Parts: sequence; C-alpha cells; structure tokens
Amino acid sequence: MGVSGSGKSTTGSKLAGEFGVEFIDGDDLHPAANREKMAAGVPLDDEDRAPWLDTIARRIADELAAGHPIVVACSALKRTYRDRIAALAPTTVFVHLDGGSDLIAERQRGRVHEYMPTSLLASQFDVLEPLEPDEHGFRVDVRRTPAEIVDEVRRRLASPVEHG
Ligand SMILES: Nc1ncnc2c1ncn2[C@@H]1O[C@H](COP(=O)(O)OP(=O)(O)O)[C@@H](O)[C@H]1O
Ligand SMILES: O=C(O)[C@H](O)[C@@H](O)[C@H](O)[C@H](O)COP(=O)(O)O
Repeated sequence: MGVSGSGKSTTGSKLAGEFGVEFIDGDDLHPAANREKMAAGVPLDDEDRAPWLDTIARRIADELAAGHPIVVACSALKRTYRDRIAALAPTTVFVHLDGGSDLIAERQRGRVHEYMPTSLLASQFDVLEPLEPDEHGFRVDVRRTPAEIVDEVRRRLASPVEHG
C-alpha cells in the first residue's frame, strides 16, 4: 500500500520474484472508467474505488484458497479500503511504503505512467490514512533502496510477532 509513486510496483514485483510467487498490480484491475477519470486529472472517490477493491480482495481470496500466496500492489489509502480487503482475505499483510511528498513526487516525475498524472499525488496524500495499531501490517521507509525494502519486508514477515 501507499500513494502513487511510493514504489509499490517496483518493490512488490521484486518481493514476489524473490518469493517465487505471482505479482498482481492493482493498477491493471481498475475499470476503464477509473483510468479515464484519473487520466483526466480527477481523483477517484470511495464509490469509484469500491468495486476495484472488491475485485482485488476476491482475487487475493481466490489465490489463497488455491494455496497460492501472492503479492499485490494496491494503494489501499484508507482504513475502510483495507478493511474491505481484509474482510474477504483476512490473512492479508499490509506493507505501507511510507515517505514524504517531496521525495515521492520526485520519483513520480521520473517515471512514465499509462494514465496517472503527477497532479493527483497531493489528493492521495490528503486521503492517506496510515496503518493503525490493530491492523495487520507494518510500514517501511521508502528512502531506502528497493533491495533494502524487500529484505526488511522478508525479515518482518518471518517474525509474526512484529507485524501483528
Ligand atoms: N526505494 C526506491 N528507491 C529509489 N527509487 C524508487 C524506489 N522505489 C521506487 N522507485 C522509483 O520510483 C518510481 C515510482 O515507483 P513505482 O514502483 O512505479 O511506484 P507505484 O507503483 O507505487 O506507483 C519508479 O521510477 C521507480 O523506479
Ligand atoms: O486509489 C486510487 O486512487 C488509485 O489506485 C491510485 O492510488 C493509483 O495510484 C493509480 O492507479 C496509479 O497507480 P500507481 O499507484 O502505480 O501510480
């Protein structure tokens, strides 16, 4: 989880590669209307995101039911969004790629995205709700390299007491 440009695709795909599991990018599961809205510079609202979150939650639940752990990139900006995912896939561990707006804006500007304009980053920080103590997950600092972040995530996933 994390705002656009926080490194979900980069670190998520690397983590999945190291685990030897599938990586799913939530970007690819947005309905066309959501993509068009973002491309037009308009932030998504709760109603836009609800069916997308359900698609992601169902996909996680289906994969887990088939015995396939997966890594998913999904902004999951609000507590209610994460609860929606956890309701269908309760063993989901949320890893918040957390960082300041200046650094993330700089990284976002340095990449090309199919539909996401950099102008929407501020709206994402506005709605971002960090993990709360009773959520299943932890934060990592995006000032570190992708390799360091992946190592940290692996270490913490191997220590259940640290991410309860
Ligand atoms: N930890 C990191 N250190 C340096 N650059 C990073 C890091 N994580 C991601 N990046 C770069 O930042 C940009 C945004 O990352 P990306 O994975 O596309 O973010 P997201 O999927 O969250 O939108 C990319 O150009 C990526 O190469
Ligand atoms: O909930 C949302 O508003 C979107 O999911 C958004 O968070 C996401 O950032 C875009 O789809 C762009 O994708 P990147 O996060 O990969 O830039």
